[in-house]
Amino acid sequence: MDFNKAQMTALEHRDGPMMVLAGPGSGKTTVITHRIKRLLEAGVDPSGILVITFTKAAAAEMKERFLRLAREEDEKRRKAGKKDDHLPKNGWSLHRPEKSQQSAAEARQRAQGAGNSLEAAGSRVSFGTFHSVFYHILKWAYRFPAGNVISGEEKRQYFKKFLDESGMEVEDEAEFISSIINEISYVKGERLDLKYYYSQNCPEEWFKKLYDGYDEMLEQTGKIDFDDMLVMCHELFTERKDILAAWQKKFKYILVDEFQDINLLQYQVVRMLALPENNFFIVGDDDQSIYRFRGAKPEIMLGFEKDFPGTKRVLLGTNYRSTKEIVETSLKLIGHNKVRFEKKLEPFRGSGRPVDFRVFDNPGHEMDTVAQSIRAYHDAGYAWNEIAVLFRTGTNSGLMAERLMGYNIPFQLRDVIPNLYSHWIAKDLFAYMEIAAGSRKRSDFYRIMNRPNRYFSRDAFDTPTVSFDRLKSFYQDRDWMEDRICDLEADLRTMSRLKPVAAVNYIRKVIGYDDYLRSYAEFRRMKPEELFETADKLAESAAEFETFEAWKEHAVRYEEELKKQNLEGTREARDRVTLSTMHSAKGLEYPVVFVVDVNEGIVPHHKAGLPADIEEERRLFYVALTRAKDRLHVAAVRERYHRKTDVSRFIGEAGL
Ligand SMILES: Nc1ncnc2c1ncn2[C@@H]1O[C@H](COP(=O)(O)OP(=O)(O)OP(=O)(O)O)[C@@H](O)[C@H]1O
Repeated sequence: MDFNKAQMTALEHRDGPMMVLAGPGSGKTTVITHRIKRLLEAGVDPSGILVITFTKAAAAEMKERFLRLAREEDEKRRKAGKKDDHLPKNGWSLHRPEKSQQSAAEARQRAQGAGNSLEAAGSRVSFGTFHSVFYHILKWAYRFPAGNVISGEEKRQYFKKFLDESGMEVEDEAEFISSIINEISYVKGERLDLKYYYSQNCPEEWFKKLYDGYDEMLEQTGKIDFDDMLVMCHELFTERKDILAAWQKKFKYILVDEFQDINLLQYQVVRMLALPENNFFIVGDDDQSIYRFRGAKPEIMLGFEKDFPGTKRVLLGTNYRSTKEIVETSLKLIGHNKVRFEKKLEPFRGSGRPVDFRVFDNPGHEMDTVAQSIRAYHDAGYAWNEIAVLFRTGTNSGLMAERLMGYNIPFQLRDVIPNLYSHWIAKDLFAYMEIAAGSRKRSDFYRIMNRPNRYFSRDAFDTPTVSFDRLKSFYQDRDWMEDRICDLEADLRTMSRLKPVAAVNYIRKVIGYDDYLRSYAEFRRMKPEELFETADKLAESAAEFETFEAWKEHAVRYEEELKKQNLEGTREARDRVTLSTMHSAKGLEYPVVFVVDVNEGIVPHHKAGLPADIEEERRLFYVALTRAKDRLHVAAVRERYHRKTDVSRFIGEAGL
């Protein structure tokens, strides 16, 4: 590969702090891997090189990319009959290389009869995530075993039990628990004082109870979580200068990928680690910072040069991935962000087709057209796996998945799509419709009896099969309750004569289910629109069926298919269209990309209120656009759930 001038500078400059600002597709990962190679070739001890990424998958991918490069280089040297005596021969690694990998490298070395291969040296470089690095440092200091770190599943189990035992009732338990886990992590990471904290998910007293209970459990079981690990590492390095000095001595060269995603505490710790030599090499793109909600701070990258005086800054200004039109469109968009490094990004490739933007009447029409275009691309010779459809959130991708199933187009999911039909709102609506269709199962009545609140007591349903007469006799001395029972009976009778979509609307508007959603949203500190959207989606789906039975059958079939896809999505290398959220598409590239539902409220998301949130949304859309190599299609709709909706402001900004 012929490196450009900026890439050469990033590779050749050896010591001191360095910041490589790289736009999308400009060879960021390529530069890191080649830099490691250069360091080793210059005789740097591999065990003194630490490469940090943000996810396990990224660490594994980076290591694999580097080892592949090292193998190619070894092969070249072997063919040229060069000896590698200058390569370092020993040292120890933070992460011991996998046995199989170690022996494969050694076996190759023996077979080649060469002194020391680049691959063998490279396998002693430490590739890790912030979590794994901090964990190892703490393990050395405190000697605690792996079981001390609480797993995600253990956390979820704990909160489930806590909610059951404390009588706290929530509709959407799994979703609530993961929101609380994220919120606790955010509060810990930002070191916020609970006294002045306003919870995003529930009343303050609830949040405090959950937070304190969780902390107490960790204390009692002697466990720590990832957030504690960060705080502990910071404390360890602050209080034990001797331990800090030992780690500083060990890691002479620190390289961090995707630096724009770093949070404050991670930065503070890694900054201490880089001292006093400051051979600190960071690569990132502030325009691709999309994890603000997890505490990522692109501002840290913007202030890096102040924190490390004498930093050498390199801008990689050539995009090798996309056509001129795709690069220009995305640059126009991101130019509207105010808090950013101004950078140039020249397309290496020439002109292609213009970026296509279309507005459709409604989501059904939009998804049908996307599915037909995908088929047309396939007919024209593109493999399925060269095509991706990107969404703002996983819930938006459900309709596309349904359409692709209908068109028999194989697809894979990069995220787990939440199943619309197993949402608690769907379960409530289905329970109403089951009862209207004649079900007298107690479990169905439990679901709907107080949604909206009718002040029914569970005791009133004392038999597995419910009878309205029995219910009336339970409340015989309370006229107002008898009236409610009669109202419910009459409503169910009316519903039984309606088509599914009309029945859903009847439940929401006449029976008062929307009022119940409104009050629940208030309790959960959400906008009611978030819940209405799910109900709207269900109404839209119901509209396609003549009978409740047919709708139910469709829901069952869809669930089975989705389970199959979710399961298969974990296996790699298959020829399928990719459905992905914009977040999960980061770092990937496809010849053909569709970015759909680019409407206000979705892109940018309705939760984004502050100017900083809008900038984050703009970055996310930028990441999505820049995944495309050859063809980029952007789509929006005029109407959603029979209401007019505006095209995203980002469309105009991108000049589409
Ligand atoms: N000098 C070069 N000449 C030709 N191709 C190059 C050069 N540098 C990098 N590339 C190629 O450009 C593509 C994008 O590179 P890479 O994946 O490193 O980009 P990136 O900066 O990590 O992108 P992103 O941030 O969007 O994920 C790769 O296919 C890589 O091989």
